[in-house]
Amino acid sequence: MPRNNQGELSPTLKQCYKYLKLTSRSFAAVIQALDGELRNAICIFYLVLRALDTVEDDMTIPNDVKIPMLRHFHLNLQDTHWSFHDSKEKDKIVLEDFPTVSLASLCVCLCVCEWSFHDSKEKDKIVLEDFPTITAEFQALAPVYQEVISDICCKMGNGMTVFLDRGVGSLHEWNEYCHYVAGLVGIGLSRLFSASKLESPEVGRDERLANNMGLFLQKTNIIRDYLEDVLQGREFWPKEVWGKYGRKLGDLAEPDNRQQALHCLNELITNALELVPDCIAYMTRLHNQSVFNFCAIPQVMAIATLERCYNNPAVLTGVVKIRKGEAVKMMMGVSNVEKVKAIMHYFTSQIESRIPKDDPNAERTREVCSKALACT
Ligand SMILES: CC(C)(C)CN1C(=O)[C@@H](CC(=O)N[C@@H](CC(=O)O)C(=O)O)O[C@H](c2cccc3ccccc23)c2cc(Cl)ccc21
Repeated sequence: MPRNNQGELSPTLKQCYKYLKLTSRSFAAVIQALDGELRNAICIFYLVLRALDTVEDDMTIPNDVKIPMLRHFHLNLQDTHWSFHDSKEKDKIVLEDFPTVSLASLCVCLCVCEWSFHDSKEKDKIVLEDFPTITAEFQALAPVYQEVISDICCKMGNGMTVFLDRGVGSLHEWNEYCHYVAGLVGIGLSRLFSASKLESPEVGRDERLANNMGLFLQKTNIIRDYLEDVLQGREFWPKEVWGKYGRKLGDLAEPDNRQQALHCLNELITNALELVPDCIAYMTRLHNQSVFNFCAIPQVMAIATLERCYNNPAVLTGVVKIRKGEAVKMMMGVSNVEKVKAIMHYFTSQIESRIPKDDPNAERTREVCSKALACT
């Protein structure tokens, strides 16, 4: 942590935490509470991932530009000048202030590509000047953290290009897409946890559990954001499932198709609930309190979201969000794995108690709920 002798954060690091608060609302505090070297490593990892996600989400970037951007994104971490100023997305700030993330110590491999984007229509002069802030801090991290973050960005960027212009087909493809955008995050985080010595080497080695931690969060996001994504012309619900309930994904938003839509929704939630045992197994291995909180809070938010969405028509007509008060209550109550199990148990039981008699997947959902309950 680059500090001057008054123990102050360096200006570039201060700015990174400002961007963290800008881009992740309630989660920034959880990252700032991380112990030791993990705090900065995960702050930077989070910002770099936000920048990458902003490129993927930006529908104003044509694919012939976006594909190389995604594939080469990890190289920007060694390029002290890279910047992109043509994003219209709300999180554009981390893209435009990207050099702050990756400037401070030129990476070992000197493949510095002078790749930068300046065809900016934006007048964000301030952000342009300040861009090296984000770039800087990545290279101030210990090489082991840089290698993890760079490796994950490389794999994620390449994976994103696979799904750029098409929806998700089979359930296998759903798992593949979620692996690229969230499973890899879990794998990278787990390697950072072990590298910091705050968690055992096993945590960083077990990619299956780490991957499924990410899949649980991402599948929950995709299930919850049905309408928002459909309205933006994005299809993340797997066709292998929704194809049984409608001709087009958007048809499920029609009131006449309400019953079919709910059966589809319930089937996807059942698929996500299959991951609960692995998520609990992963969290059971954690020993550092700040790492445990960091991992447990998104998980309990996700199970609460799945319960809120189960058999709920509001998913098809609006966005279902956990109220802030409920979220804060849950965030306070996840200090150990027994409490997390209790929360998982509560919400899974709530779902099990509401399985509609005529739901085509009722039997499967009961099975998955009882398997999850057996671990809680
Ligand atoms: C897509 C995603 C689920 C990976 C996003 N993702 C998360 O959702 C954040 C939570 C978050 O950002 N919440 C925001 C949501 C929002 O902004 O609306 C909030 O303000 O509450 O948590 C995850 C995250 C945290 C802890 C362990 C994880 C293991 C595997 C995968 C992801 C893990 C995350 C960790 C990192 Cl380092 C980067 C991104 C994420």
